[in-house]
Amino acid sequence: MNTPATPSRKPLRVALLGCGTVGSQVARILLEDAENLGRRAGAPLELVGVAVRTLDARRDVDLPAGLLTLDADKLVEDADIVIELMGGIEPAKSLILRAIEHGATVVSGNKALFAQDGPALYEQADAAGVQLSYEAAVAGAIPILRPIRDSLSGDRITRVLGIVNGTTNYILDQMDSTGASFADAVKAAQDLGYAEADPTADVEGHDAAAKAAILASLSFHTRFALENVHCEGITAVTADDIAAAAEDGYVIKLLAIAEILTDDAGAAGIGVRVHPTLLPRTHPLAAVHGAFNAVFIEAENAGELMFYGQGAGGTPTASAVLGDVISAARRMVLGGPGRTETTTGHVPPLSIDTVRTSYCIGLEVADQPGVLARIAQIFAENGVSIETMRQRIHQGGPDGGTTAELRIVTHRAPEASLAATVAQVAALDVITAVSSVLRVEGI
Ligand SMILES: NC(=O)C1=CN([C@@H]2O[C@H](COP(=O)(O)OP(=O)(O)OC[C@H]3O[C@@H](n4cnc5c(N)ncnc54)[C@H](O)[C@@H]3O)[C@@H](O)[C@H]2O)C=CC1
Ligand SMILES: N[C@@H](CC=O)C(=O)O
Ligand code: NA
Repeated sequence: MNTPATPSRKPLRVALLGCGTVGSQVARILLEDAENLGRRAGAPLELVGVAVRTLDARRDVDLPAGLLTLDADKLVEDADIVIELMGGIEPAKSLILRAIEHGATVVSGNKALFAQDGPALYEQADAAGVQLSYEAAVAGAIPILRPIRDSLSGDRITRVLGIVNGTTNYILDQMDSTGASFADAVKAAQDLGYAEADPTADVEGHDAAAKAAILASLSFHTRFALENVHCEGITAVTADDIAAAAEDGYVIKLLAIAEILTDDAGAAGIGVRVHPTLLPRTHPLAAVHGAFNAVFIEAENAGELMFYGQGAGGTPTASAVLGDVISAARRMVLGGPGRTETTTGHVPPLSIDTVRTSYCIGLEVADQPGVLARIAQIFAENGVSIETMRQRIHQGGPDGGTTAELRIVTHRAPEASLAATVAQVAALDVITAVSSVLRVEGI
């Protein structure tokens, strides 16, 4: 028997806030694919208005003029489902709160807002008995928040590793695959439309840090905000770092990492960090090229899981938004939203010093007897064990003699011990330069 083409239930009124890259694609799909979407939702989805800043602006998609409005406040008061795709904190936050007050379910892609206020907004929505979802906010099209919230809610996530910023992955991948400099790779990312004219939020790691805060909050059922995320961007990564990593069988990726750690007193907490990281080329995340995103999850019972796909772009991101809309509509049709998020974990955020990681340290040293012994002694005094050490001799040192380049990869050790080791080694008179210090995962 065929499913009826148009569900007989009263239409759900959908309001869209913002009609930019993502919003215009959401509007297009809602209009073009209305029949299928309505059938899947169990009720027709009627786009009743699109709030814009300027009525006659040029848009990616032609929309019926009657749908456009400058009055976002009024639009949200009269909708069953509000889709926020304006971005930024205000007026997006006030409009979402207003929608919740008026009993509307809310879908958003706003990573900046949800990194800052996600759990508080969720509590407001829950108290009002409406749904709030924001799958598009992390890793664009990739279904990752719903799997964490729903599919893995019966498991215990121990670690999340994500490539969650397409621009920086593209830049690092270009440097790795073509030998391009950082500046040339940024320019290529801009030419292809991945990086903004001002790519600061991407290359400084801020965009990934917002996504890391959201991933940590949902994975560990505790509120983590942007200030809980240790953040380092990729601006200091050089072509030499990439080439040296490649020689040793590694690739450099900007990773967002959230994991269960234990502090000095043995109490559990969560470390959340974003920084350039060396990964063995055999690690699944090393195979994520170009502007693609991927999230690798380790859970106690499920084991290792990997989610891969397009982390940005109007149409891919619209797919995630519409998935949230249909899922919310289904629950509305069935009656009652159900609770999808909890913040009852109460595990505290721990500082970067508590993290146990490995370092890859590049040193330029005088080529003299006893140098390696002095360096090794500092490592030993700090309790840092060396996994591998590679030495290369160069002719033509400052006095016409030879210099040596050392690359040392350590075993996992507390971040504070590693940092102290590097500082003490750097102070040795035989060290000409500390050429790079990068953390290593996946070994
Ligand atoms: N573009 C992408 O690939 C992705 C975007 N997102 C998120 O989706 C949201 C939307 O992103 P984009 O579409 O790329 O941004 P965009 O800048 O292309 O579009 C935002 C639109 O909202 C409009 N707007 C802003 N304030 C408004 C107001 N007060 N009233 C009416 N309209 C207003 C702007 O005029 C613009 O047309 C953001 O939160 C972004 O972080 C998430 C994942 C990927
Ligand atoms: N600037 C972001 C866009 C999506 O969130 C990225 O490069 O991934
Ligand atoms: Na997503």
